[in-house]
Amino acid sequence: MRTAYSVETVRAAERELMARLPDGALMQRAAAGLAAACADLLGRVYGSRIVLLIGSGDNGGDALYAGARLARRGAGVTAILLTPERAHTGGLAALRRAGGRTAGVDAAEASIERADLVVDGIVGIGGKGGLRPEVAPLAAAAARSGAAVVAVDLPSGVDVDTGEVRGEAMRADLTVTFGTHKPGLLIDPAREYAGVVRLVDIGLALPSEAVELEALQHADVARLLPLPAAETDKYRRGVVGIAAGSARYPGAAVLAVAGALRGGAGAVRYVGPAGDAVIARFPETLVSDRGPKKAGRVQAWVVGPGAGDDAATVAEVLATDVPVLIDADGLRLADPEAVRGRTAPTLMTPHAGEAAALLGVSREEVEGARLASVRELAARYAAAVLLKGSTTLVAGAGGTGPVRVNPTGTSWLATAGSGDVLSGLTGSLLAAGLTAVDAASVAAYLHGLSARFAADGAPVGAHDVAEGIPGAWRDVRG
Ligand SMILES: NC(=O)C1=CN([C@@H]2O[C@H](COP(=O)(O)OP(=O)(O)OC[C@H]3O[C@@H](n4cnc5c(N)ncnc54)[C@H](OP(=O)(O)O)[C@@H]3O)[C@@H](O)[C@H]2O)[C@@H](O)CC1
Ligand SMILES: Nc1ncnc2c1ncn2[C@@H]1O[C@H](COP(=O)(O)OP(=O)(O)O)[C@@H](O)[C@H]1O
Repeated sequence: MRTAYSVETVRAAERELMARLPDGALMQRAAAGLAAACADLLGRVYGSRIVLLIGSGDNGGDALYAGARLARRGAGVTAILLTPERAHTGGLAALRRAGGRTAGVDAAEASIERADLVVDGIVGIGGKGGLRPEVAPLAAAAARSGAAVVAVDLPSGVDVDTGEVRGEAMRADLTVTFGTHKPGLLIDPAREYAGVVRLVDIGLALPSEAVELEALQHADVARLLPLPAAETDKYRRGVVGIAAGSARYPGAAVLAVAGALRGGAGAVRYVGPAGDAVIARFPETLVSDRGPKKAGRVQAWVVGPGAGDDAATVAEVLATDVPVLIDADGLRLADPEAVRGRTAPTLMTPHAGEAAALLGVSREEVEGARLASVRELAARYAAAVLLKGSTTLVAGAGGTGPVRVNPTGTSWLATAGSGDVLSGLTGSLLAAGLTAVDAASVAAYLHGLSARFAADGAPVGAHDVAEGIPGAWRDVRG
C-alpha cells in the first residue's frame, strides 16, 4: 500500500529523527537523493547547465546541497537567490565551495532559458498559498524553456495537504519527495503539477494510525479480489441486483450489468424497464420487471444509473437491509434521511457535478478541493463515498479515516457510460462480500487498469472498458 501523510505528521516525525541524528544529516540524505534523481534525469551531468531556484527555507537548503553535489560532478550550477539574505547558509557555502555561482532574480529568466535542468527549491512543506507575484514569472519561464523541471519535495505553490492549487504554481517533470508521499502529490489538480514522483527514503518513522491517504497497489488488490472456492455455488459467491436504466437510457442498464458480470458475484439480477436490451446482450442476466422487493434475494443493490425520475425504486432499494450503491440519478432521487438512517452499508458514487449538487457548491469547488469534498459528503450522509474524476477518491462512512486514492485512473475513462460500468463492477464486489471502501477502491483500480489496457493510446467506449475487466484481474493476480 502506498501511503501519504499530512505536513503535521511529517514535521513531527522529522523532529523525532533529527533529535537522534547529527546536525544537518537529514538534509544531506534529502540532498543526496535529489542529486541522484537529477543526475538520472540529465543522463550526463558533466557539462550540463543547472539553475536552482532558491527560497528562504530548508527546501532551498536541499536544492543548494544537491547543486553542490552536481557541481562537483562537472555541472555548471547557478543558484538564483530569491531572498538572498535568507538563503540557507550552509547550503550556500557548500555550493560556492563546489564552484557553483549565485545570482539575483534579475538574472533568472535568461539563465532559465539556457538551462538543461531547473530545480525548484522555492518552497516545500512550509509553503502557504500560490507562488508570490515576484516569483510567478519564473514558473512561466521554466515552462517555456526546454529545461526539465525537478521540484524539491513538492512543486512550489501547491497545497501539500489537500492537492488544491490556488494561484500560480511550478510545473515539474519530476518531483523528488522525502520520507513519504504527501496528499497533494496524489490528488489533482496538484498531482498534475508534480509530474512523476520519486520517493527518497530519509528514515522517517511514520505512525500507521495517522495515514491520510492510501493508494492500493497490485498486491493489495490481489489480496482483496473475491475468488470462488472449490465448494462454492452462484449464491454463495453473491448475487448483485442492478436497478438501472429507463426507456430513455436503456444503455445504462446494459453497461452496469456488463460491469457487474465481471466483478465476482455469482449472478446478476436486473430490475427495470430495460430488461429486453439487457437480455439481448447478456442472456445470463436474471431479469425482472416487478421492482426490487419482488426480484428475489440479492446480497447488494446498485441503484440509479440512467434511472431517470424513478424515485420509488430508489426508495425501495434504500429500504432493504443489504449494502446499496447509489449512483447517477439515484443520488438526486435519494432521500438524505433514508440514506443516513440505513443500517447496512451505503456507498455513493458521484462525479464532481453530482457531488456539487449534493453539497450545494459549484462543480469547480469540488474539483479544486476533492479531499475536503469527499470527506464532507461521507460525513453528511454517514455513507462511504467514491468521488469520480481525474483523481478518484474513496472515503469511508463518516469521512474521518484514511481516504483511498486510485492510482490507475486515466483520462481515456472520460467517456459516456464508463461510470455505469464502474457502478455495476463495484456492486458485484459488494455482493461478493467486500466492505464498501474495499469494493469501491478495488473497482476503481480494475476499472482504471482495464481502460488503460483497452485504450492503449486510442479512444475507447465504455463497453470496451467492461470487456477489459477480466484482463485487469489477470494482470493484478500476476
Ligand atoms: N525539516 C526537516 O528535517 C527536513 C526538511 N527538508 C526540507 O525542508 C522543507 C521544509 O523546509 P521549511 O520548513 O524551512 O519550509 P520551506 O518549505 O522551505 O519554506 C519556508 C519559507 O518559505 C516562505 N514561503 C511560504 N510560502 C511561500 C510562497 N508561497 N512563496 C514563496 N515563499 C514562501 C516562508 O517564509 P516567509 O517569506 O513567509 O517569511 C517560509 O518560512 C521540506 O519541504 C524539505 O524540502 C528536508 O531537508 C528533509 C529534512
Ligand atoms: N479526466 C479523467 N481522468 C480519469 N478518469 C476520469 C476522468 N474523467 C472521468 N473519469 C472517470 O470516468 C468515469 C466517468 O463516470 P461518470 O462521470 O459517472 O460517467 P457516465 O455517467 O457517463 O457513466 C469515472 O470512473 C471517472 O472517475
